[in-house]
Amino acid sequence: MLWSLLVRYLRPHWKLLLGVILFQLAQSIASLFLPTLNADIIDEGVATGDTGYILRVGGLMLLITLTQIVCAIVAVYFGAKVAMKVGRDLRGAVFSRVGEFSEQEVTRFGAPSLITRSTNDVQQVQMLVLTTCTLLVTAPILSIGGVIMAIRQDVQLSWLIAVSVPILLIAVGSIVVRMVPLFRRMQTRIDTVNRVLREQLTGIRVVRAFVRETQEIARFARANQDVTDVALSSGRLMALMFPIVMLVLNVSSVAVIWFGAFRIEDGSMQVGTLIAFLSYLMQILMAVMMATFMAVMIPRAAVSADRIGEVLATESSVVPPANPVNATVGQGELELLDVGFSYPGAEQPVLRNVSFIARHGQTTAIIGSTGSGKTTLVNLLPRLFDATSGSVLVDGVNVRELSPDLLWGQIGLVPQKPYLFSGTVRSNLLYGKPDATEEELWQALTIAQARDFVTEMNGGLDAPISQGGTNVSGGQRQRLAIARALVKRPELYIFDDSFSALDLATDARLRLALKQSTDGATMVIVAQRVSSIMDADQILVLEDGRIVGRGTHEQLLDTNTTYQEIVSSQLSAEEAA
Ligand SMILES: Nc1ncnc2c1ncn2[C@@H]1O[C@H](COP(=O)(O)OP(=O)(O)OP(=O)(O)O)[C@@H](O)[C@H]1O
Repeated sequence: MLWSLLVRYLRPHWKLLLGVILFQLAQSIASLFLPTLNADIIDEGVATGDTGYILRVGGLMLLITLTQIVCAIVAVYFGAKVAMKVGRDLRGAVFSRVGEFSEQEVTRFGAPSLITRSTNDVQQVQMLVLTTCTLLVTAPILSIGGVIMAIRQDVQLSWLIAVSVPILLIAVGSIVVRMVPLFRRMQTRIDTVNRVLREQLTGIRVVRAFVRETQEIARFARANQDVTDVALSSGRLMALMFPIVMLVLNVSSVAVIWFGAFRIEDGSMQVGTLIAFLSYLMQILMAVMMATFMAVMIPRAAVSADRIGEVLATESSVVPPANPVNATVGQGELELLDVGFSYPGAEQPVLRNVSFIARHGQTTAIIGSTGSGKTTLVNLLPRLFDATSGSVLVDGVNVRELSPDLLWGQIGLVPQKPYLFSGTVRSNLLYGKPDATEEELWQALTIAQARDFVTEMNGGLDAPISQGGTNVSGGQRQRLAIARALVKRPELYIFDDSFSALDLATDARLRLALKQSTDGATMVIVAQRVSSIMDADQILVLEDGRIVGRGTHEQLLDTNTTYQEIVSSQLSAEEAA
């Protein structure tokens, strides 16, 4: 997965990558020349006292060093650019793929894991690209070129290379192999920390209300400790690496000087050659060490690439149509034909044989006890899930065949848990219709019975809203979410238990204003409270995922026992009559 991901995301930046390769090539070749020139200065210049030679070759060395520095800087700059661009593209790809997911896929991965995958995991791959770009050419050129140059200096001593390089490789390799499983564990444990943290932050009020701080602190401490443990284990292995590398490096230098000294003594080698050989051996070992560092990053990046690839390869279970219908009569009339639905992995279906028509210009209410399947039913309309059997039609067209933009554009959904985005009241209201006028916004707020409190808020329409809408009350949040749907002026309104946090008087005023202002639209209202739906044109009674009654309030009151039970549990006899 890592390889294919890198190929796919590096390809668009091939020009920069070519730049990295060329500048690194120049830099590495320059590095290879320096020890030879140094040897020449010692053997030809110092040994013979030729100052002119020393100055000439010294000047050349300076020039080469400057070239090397410039090339290295440019190569690193290009490399960093490539890495950042790959990171950006990967994050973008994960984000847009997640945007296509239905609720089902989001639940499968879990929001915290999706966040880790698009941040930490992408960063691991980005780091690998950065390191690879820095070492891609340098390491092989320095090691292979170093071997050639060292042999050119002295063949007799080259057995030292043949011994020290494999020793270094084996030592470092055996550490790297032990690190792979630790990295895999690390990513899942970071997921867990994110999950625990997120759960605790969102549920902070519940935690406090149930005096569970101590247990929650302990739960977080456990998750935190788990990450620390695995990071420490990999850190210990990393720490072992440096002394081993240094040991091999130092023992090799001593060996070169030891055996070189004998050869100098018997006159078969010059001092400069020995120093050059030593430099080349150091270059080779450093290159091997750099390559192994890169090797350390590969397993971690590979784990991360797998996790990113898994997201990218997951198709949404709600598939957009191949040949979408792009136009309908635009009335928002809704029809369900024998609809059934089961949650993935669930034994029992949540909805069974649900059929009804919600006509435009009319209000269709759905009532039922908790868990009867009301939210599941309304989630099928904007295709948050697809029905497992039967069909959902909007204006006579199956929602599976409708262009998603057209479908979503026609629907104004007020979810059971209204969500407001961080920004202002205005930015939230403009969410479905960015070009709405100020007058339209106030009109929507008036209908949603939110005008008064928005006027009183500091800043009015520009009053700040915090993430999730936590700085307004539950009832205010519901009304702002209703206003947001109203600004959009859709053909089909879906209110999923949207009046539950309102007091009875506000609820009644809101429904009256809605009725007067949404003329011609199709209204689907899910409610637990009978008073919220008494005047609906059609009421559907849902029980265990089946429609067990349909009609007006009066008709159901006469004929339907389930409805009668709901009514009698909620309304006094006078209210119901
Ligand atoms: N994501 C899910 N995965 C599995 N089962 C689910 C999921 N969401 C809901 N259910 C189950 O489906 C059934 C119907 O849930 P649903 O939320 O549609 O009920 P509801 O009538 O809207 O209830 P309420 O009035 O309390 O909101 C419940 O038994 C619930 O346990």
